[in-house]
Amino acid sequence: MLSYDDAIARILAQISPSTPVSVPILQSLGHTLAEDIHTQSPLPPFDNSAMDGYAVVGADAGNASVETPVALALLDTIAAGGDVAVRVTPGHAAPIMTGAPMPAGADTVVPVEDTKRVGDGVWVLEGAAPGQFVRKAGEDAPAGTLVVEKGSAIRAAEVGMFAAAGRAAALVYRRPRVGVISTGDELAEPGAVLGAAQIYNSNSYAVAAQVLEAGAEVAVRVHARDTFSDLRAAFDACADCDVILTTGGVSVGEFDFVKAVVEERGSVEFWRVAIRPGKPFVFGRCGQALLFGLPGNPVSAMVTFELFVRPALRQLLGAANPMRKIETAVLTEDVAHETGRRDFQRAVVTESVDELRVRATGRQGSGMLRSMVLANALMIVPEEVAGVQSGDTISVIRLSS
Ligand SMILES: Nc1nc2c(c(=O)[nH]1)N[C@H]1C(S)=C(S)[C@@H](COP(=O)(O)OP(=O)(O)OC[C@H]3O[C@@H](n4cnc5c(N)ncnc54)[C@H](O)[C@@H]3O)O[C@H]1N2
Ligand code: MOO
Repeated sequence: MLSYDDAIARILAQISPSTPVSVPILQSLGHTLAEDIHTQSPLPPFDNSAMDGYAVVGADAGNASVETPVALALLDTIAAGGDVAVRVTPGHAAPIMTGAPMPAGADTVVPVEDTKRVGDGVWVLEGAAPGQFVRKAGEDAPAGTLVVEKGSAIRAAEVGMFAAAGRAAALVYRRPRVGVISTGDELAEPGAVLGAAQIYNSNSYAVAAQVLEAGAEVAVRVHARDTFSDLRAAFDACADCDVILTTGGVSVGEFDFVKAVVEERGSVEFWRVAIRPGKPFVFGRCGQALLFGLPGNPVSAMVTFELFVRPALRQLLGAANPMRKIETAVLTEDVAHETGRRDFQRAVVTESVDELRVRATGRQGSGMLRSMVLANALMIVPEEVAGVQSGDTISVIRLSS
């Protein structure tokens, strides 16, 4: 059976980032940048005051003190965004607000707190270092600086920098359009009354939520009964999708039709991976779309999404490293393991002063969705290991986005 490492390598080898699109900068949040962003003008664009105070000639105020105040004559006030026609000469001070352009002749700002208004002039009561409280043009970034690099993850700071650089839109990798097909005659929609032998369709929602968490778009979400015709119709509904996810119908049951329909529409590239949960996972192609057939057990569906689909979506989204970080944690209990498959147990990781600690969430049945709700990580028990003991270190993948 294919190993996890070989399976994910085969998937990622086929995926390159999706076509870049231009979006208004606020919508770029959470995307990967598909171009370099340079400043057009210096940042800030002009010398300006860092304080509310007085713009002066530095040499005037250097020796001021409470005992020997320096009296200066007042000029017009300069507001942020205001007039720049004022010219400061020795013996004069222009009231200036934070962010206002430095007037010609002045090179220093004395903060209001270090002054006192006396008559129609101002006294400087504190020695000012020449050049103090002036923010120089380009001190954040000169014109032409590469301020956000292609491939960067766009956070709030990057959105702010696009705006500061004067950009209203930015090129990002397009969100993949994902179709989610749940299968099974036993499924009822949440909100409906359950019939005999029915359960609520949780996979459709859990997996769609994982798609959104990964930064992709849920373009279609449909349910198919366990018939060829219903499943074909569901695939038809996903004709425009970049990625199709199915849940259920990939095992060896008499109504497991997913692989057959995929073969009809494209090809199955592999079926079954040596992992637990999620062994019957399918990867294939349907026309232009990548096809991921997730096993129906709710935990298997979510774990195989995490292991195969999330990295694929992150790679389509242009992420530099589509895989989550693997960390090491110290086990706080013994964990049994049957050799042969790599086990991804639902786990709780806690941070202690100098290490991470980990324990399983409890019972690990692949139908037990609570094991996912309780988990903040997956812990990886290697194929060949018969069991791990309290105190051993083990690899973990933390699941928070
Ligand atoms: N003889 C064998 N039987 C099974 C094997 C096997 O190797 N030999 N593998 C088991 C494993 S492991 C898994 S995982 C499942 C995968 O089966 P399918 O992908 O075909 O899924 P279904 O049979 O359709 O459903 C399995 C299980 O999950 C429930 N389910 C399905 N869809 C949903 C949904 N949308 N929301 C909530 N729950 C769902 C379904 O009711 C079943 O209980 O096969 C094992 N069998
Ligand atoms: O994929 Mo099954 O996950 O081992 O229940």
